[in-house]
Amino acid sequence: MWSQSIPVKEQSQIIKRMLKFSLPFKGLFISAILTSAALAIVNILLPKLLQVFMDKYLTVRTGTTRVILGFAALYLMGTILKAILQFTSNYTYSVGAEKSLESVREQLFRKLHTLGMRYFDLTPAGSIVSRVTNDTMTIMDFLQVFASILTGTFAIVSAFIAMHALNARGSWLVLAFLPLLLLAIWYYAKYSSWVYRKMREKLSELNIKLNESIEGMSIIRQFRQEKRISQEFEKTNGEYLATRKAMIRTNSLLLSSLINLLYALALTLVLGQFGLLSQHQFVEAGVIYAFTTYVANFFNPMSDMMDSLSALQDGVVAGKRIFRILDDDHLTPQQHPDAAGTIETGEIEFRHVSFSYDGQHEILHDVSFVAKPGETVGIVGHTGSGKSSIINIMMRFYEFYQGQILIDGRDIKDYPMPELRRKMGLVLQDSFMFYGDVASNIRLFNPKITDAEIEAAAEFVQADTFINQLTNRYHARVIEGGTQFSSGQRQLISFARTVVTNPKILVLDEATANIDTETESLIQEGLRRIRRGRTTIAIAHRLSTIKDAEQIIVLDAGKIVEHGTHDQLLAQHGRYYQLYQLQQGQTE
Ligand SMILES: Nc1ncnc2c1ncn2[C@@H]1O[C@H](COP(=O)(O)OP(=O)(O)OP(=O)(O)O)[C@@H](O)[C@H]1O
Repeated sequence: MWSQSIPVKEQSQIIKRMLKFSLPFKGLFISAILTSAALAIVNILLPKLLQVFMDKYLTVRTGTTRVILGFAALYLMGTILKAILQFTSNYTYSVGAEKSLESVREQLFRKLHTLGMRYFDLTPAGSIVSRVTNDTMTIMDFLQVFASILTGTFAIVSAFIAMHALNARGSWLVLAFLPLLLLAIWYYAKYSSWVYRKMREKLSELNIKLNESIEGMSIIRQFRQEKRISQEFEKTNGEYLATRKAMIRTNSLLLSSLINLLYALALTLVLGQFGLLSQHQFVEAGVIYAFTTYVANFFNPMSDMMDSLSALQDGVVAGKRIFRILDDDHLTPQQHPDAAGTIETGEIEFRHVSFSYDGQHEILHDVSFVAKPGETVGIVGHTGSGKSSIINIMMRFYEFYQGQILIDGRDIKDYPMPELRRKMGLVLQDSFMFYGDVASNIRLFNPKITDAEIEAAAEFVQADTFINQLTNRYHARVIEGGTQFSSGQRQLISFARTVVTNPKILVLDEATANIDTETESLIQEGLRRIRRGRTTIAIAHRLSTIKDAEQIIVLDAGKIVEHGTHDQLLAQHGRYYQLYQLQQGQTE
């Protein structure tokens, strides 16, 4: 039953850790266990009651109306009690399992938000979705294993004791089936866990493919990739179907059919045994009734146990994947524990900063520069020269280990993260919009920002012109991603989003998207306005936009190769001059 790939010791550690998820809800599980034990006892007592009625009153015709009504009332009460116990046991166990599941999902989601960007560079989004949805569902099935083993064991043991008390030889006959049943369970669990695992792998692949095709929809259309993507999806979908079919086959063959067959065999043997016994002694009908009911009680939990045991292995595999996320140490950069600084002037200094994403390939080499409060520093360079990487480490999206970044002369790691996030406004090329409305996308769900402030910010960056034309203006619906707006409009909203927080430092990744000249001039004017009075680090793709910057840094392969004002750099006739000439040529 155990997978070859995960050593037994590790599996038991995983199981122990998974059970810890349920610890806060142990009250529910304990009451489920107690009620299922009580249920096993009621399941023994009800046939016993009928047996007494049949043998003492029914077959010998001594039952008065009072007795008959008495038995009927007792049986009815027993049956009601049985239903209540069944409900309580199922309900408390399932609620316990669901609550454990909710807590795992929450822990996973919280952990995802502590992981650094590196984790997301290395993990496809679809597989993360699979971890948080499918794998956590598997944990639910996994917890069900314990429920079915417990209730099954109670039922089997109590049925055996009851059979033994009625007819010892018959009970041994039934018990002789146990090794066969255990073998069937073992085989089923081993085979089906393999099938289940394959099934989940295929489902995860489906998720990845679906996610990829939604994210890349425009590229897929543009490069006419629909056919390839559909074929790939169909292939994975077909493989998924094959695993589902294998599962249905195994379930149909083993789950009820085999157990029913063994049950019928046991019943035949037991009845045969009673038949033989009746040749020598009187066998009471009630005894036969009770005994055969106990045989059914003995076999009934088997298919349940079989079915859920297959989830055990699968649960361990899912648990391992979940713990891999929970234990992942690609954490988001951490600030110094006693960080308490506040940013006052917004001076920025890079001091001999070097950086690598993977710890092997150095992307930035010994970068140093100072941006005085209120100054604009433009960063230019060819694609891949490291411009965004400067922003990535300055925003503390990625950790750097060599050199220092100072803000107001203090190490950036000495500021609490909320202070950095508050005082540093980031405007990216393409701004993500959240589901909600225009106003909520500007205030970004910060209730302290008033409607008046939102409108003032929008007016300041001149986003108000287009917002006022929308139906419902600031309450116009925004869908996830904000794709109903043009990229220029999204830029303007993101400017307003930044302005409303009034940051000391601005970090800009200038849009390269082709926008109409009117929006373009709105954007340029918006940028000029938000830069005023703020230290700005701006990646510029069009050099014309940073002509007036106090400093321009030219990057090449992660190194600063030139540094100065627009005029100084042009006079040098170096890399900047070449870039400028190139762009002048393009625009002419
Ligand atoms: N998340 C990442 N993981 C690993 N390597 C990365 C990552 N992001 C960028 N790189 C690498 O770092 C180098 C610099 O990339 P960066 O994005 O900083 O360049 P850039 O100058 O901003 O380019 P562009 O103008 O095209 O945006 C490139 O070689 C790139 O392959």
